[in-house]
Amino acid sequence: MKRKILFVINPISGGKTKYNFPEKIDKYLDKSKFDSECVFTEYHGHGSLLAAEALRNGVDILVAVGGDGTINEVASEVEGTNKLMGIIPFGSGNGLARSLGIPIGDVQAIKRINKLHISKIDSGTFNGRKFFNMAGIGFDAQISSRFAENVKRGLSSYVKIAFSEVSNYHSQHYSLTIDGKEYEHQAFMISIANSSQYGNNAHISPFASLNDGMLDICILKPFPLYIFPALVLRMFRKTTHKSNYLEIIQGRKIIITRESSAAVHLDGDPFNMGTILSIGVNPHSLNILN
Ligand SMILES: Nc1ncnc2c1ncn2[C@@H]1O[C@H](COP(=O)(O)OP(=O)(O)OP(=O)(O)O)[C@@H](O)[C@H]1O
Repeated sequence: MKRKILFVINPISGGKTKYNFPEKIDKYLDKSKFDSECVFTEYHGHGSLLAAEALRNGVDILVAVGGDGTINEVASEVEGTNKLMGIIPFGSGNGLARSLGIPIGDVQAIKRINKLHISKIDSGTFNGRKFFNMAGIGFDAQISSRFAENVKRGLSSYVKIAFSEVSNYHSQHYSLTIDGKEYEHQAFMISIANSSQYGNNAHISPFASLNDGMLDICILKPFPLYIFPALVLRMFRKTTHKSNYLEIIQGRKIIITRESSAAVHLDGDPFNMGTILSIGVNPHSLNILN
C-alpha cells in the first residue's frame, strides 16, 4: 500500500525560493511508494497546525522543507507517535539534517526519502516545549532573537549578527542541577546539544549523539574578546572540547536558574522564558528518515 506523504514547505527559510519545489517532487519522488501533497507555511507556527491536521487525516509521513525551525514545528507533532518525519534541508544552517547525514541538495534529499531508511532519535523538552537539534540561553539565544527580526536570512546574516553582538553581550550567573549534581557558573552562553552542531558544520559538542538518550550541556565561560574567532574556528574543526573556556557535561534532567527572564532559543527560534528552566530528554522518540 502507498504511504501518504505531506511536504510542509517554509517559503522563507534559508532565504531561498522554493516555489518550484512541488515540480521536483513530481519528478523525483517514487510514485509507486507514495501519494504526495505539498503545502506552504504562511506564518510562524503554521507548520505545527498543518502537521497536526495532517496526522488527524491519516498522513503517514510529514516532511519539513526548511531549516531547524520548520523541522521543530513539524516534529513537535510527529514526536511520540508511530508516524515518520522527513527533512528536505532548506534552512540557513540545517544543523539536524547535517547531523543525520541527509544530503543538502533538494533533489538528492528527495531521492533519499525514496529509500525509506528509518532511524530513531532523541528529542529534548524545555519548559514544556520540544527541541530536536539544539537549545540555548545567553549569547546564542540573543543572536536568535536578532536573527528572527532580520529580514535577510542565510549564513552571512547569521555571522554578521554574531560578530556585531559579541562585544555588547555580558556573561550571566547560572545555577545548574544536572542529574542531581549542582553547579554554579558564570557563563556567556549555555547550549543544550542533542546533535553536535548548530548548523553549517559549526560543532559546539563534537561527540554529541542524537540517539544516546542524553543531552550535552555546553557551558561557555567568560572569555577575552580576542579569543572569539579562535572559538569559532574550534567549532568548525570539532575541537571545542579542548578549549579551556568550554565545559561539556552530559545529562538527562537539567534545571537551570538564571538572574532574569530572557530569550531561550529552541532549534534557532527565540522564545521568552522565565528564570527557572527545566530541561529533559525523551529517548528514541522521533522516527526519522535519513
Ligand atoms: N510564511 C512564513 N513567513 C514568515 N515566517 C515563516 C513562514 N513560514 C514559516 N515561518 C517561520 O520561519 C522561521 C525560520 O524557519 P527555519 O528555521 O526553517 O529557517 P532558517 O532559520 O532560515 O534555517 P535554520 O533553522 O536551519 O538556520 C520559523 O520560525 C518558521 O516558523
